[in-house]
Amino acid sequence: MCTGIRFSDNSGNLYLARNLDWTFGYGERVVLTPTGYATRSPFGAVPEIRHAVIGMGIVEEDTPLYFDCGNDAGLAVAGLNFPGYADYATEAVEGAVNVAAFEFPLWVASQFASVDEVEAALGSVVIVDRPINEKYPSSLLHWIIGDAKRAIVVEYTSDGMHVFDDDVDVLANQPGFSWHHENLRNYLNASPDYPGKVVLAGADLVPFGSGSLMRGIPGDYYSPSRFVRAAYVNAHYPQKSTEEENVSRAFHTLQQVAMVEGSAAMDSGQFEKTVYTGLFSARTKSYYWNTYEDPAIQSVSMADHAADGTELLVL
Ligand SMILES: C[C@H](CCC(=O)NCCS(=O)(=O)O)[C@H]1CC[C@H]2[C@@H]3[C@H](O)C[C@@H]4C[C@H](O)CC[C@]4(C)[C@H]3C[C@H](O)[C@]12C
Repeated sequence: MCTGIRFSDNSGNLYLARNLDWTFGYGERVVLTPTGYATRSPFGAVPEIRHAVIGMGIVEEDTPLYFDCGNDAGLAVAGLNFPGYADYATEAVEGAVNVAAFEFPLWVASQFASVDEVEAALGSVVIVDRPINEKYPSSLLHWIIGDAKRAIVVEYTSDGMHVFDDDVDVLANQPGFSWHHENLRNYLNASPDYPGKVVLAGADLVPFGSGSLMRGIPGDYYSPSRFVRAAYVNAHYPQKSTEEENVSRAFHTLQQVAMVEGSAAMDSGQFEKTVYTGLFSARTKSYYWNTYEDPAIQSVSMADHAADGTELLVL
């Protein structure tokens, strides 16, 4: 499973982070798409790279297939599994902006500078089931897109395009975003406050310590539970100022919804685990990540590489 979060620092810079939970990796690396790269967009939705893009992905057919990424204008996007709901067009539609499913994150991050711009453009978009090659059929995903001000969620189902205002800055897996949002109403009792003394009949009861009003926030790995837990932790985290504090915030928050090997199996019988955690910081135009095998956080900054070059950089 996967979980994504968005937040900003107290100077208004975007941070967008995600866990990639799966039974295996795809050999993913940090990939920088520079502005001079000649695109290979099947229907021409990505005619050129207007904004340099950095994020986690693989390269196939000299094309970056991003799992999550951000751009030089401070806009970022992450794709999360959405099988059973995602349903793309089988063919391109004349007159529409036809975006192949695999290039959706690249389309967002290479063409636009803000969530408002993406939302306006989505009105004429059709997401097409056009795989990059036979080895990689289209993944069934939904996406969280964030900038310094806000987040949206994009779901493309049998009845077409749905764009949601994500006012809790979180996304998990199935079911759809509006179900998860409604489900938050089951947790209105949860709060970080300290209740002090409670009188029950003749007994004066005091808490064992902090956390007593947080009880009821689900602790399991199921998608609805991760959504609620990530929303609670992200919403109550105090806003921070430095890059270090915000990187720490992202990794600590996502640790709350990270999957540990052995506790949750897929249909195949294989266990899911958090293969990597990735973070795009718009403040420094950097990508931070760690992996299940190596929890030390690594980072790459756009500024240290040729963001105006012509070749994809696998970092
Ligand atoms: C498996 C990943 C999603 C993880 C997730 O959300 N798991 C949820 C588990 S569950 O259902 O809820 O049980 C997704 C996210 C991004 C996906 C990748 C990206 O879309 C990029 C390419 C796209 C190609 O079409 C397929 C390979 C691929 C390299 C994708 C493989 C895989 O589907 C990825 C890595």
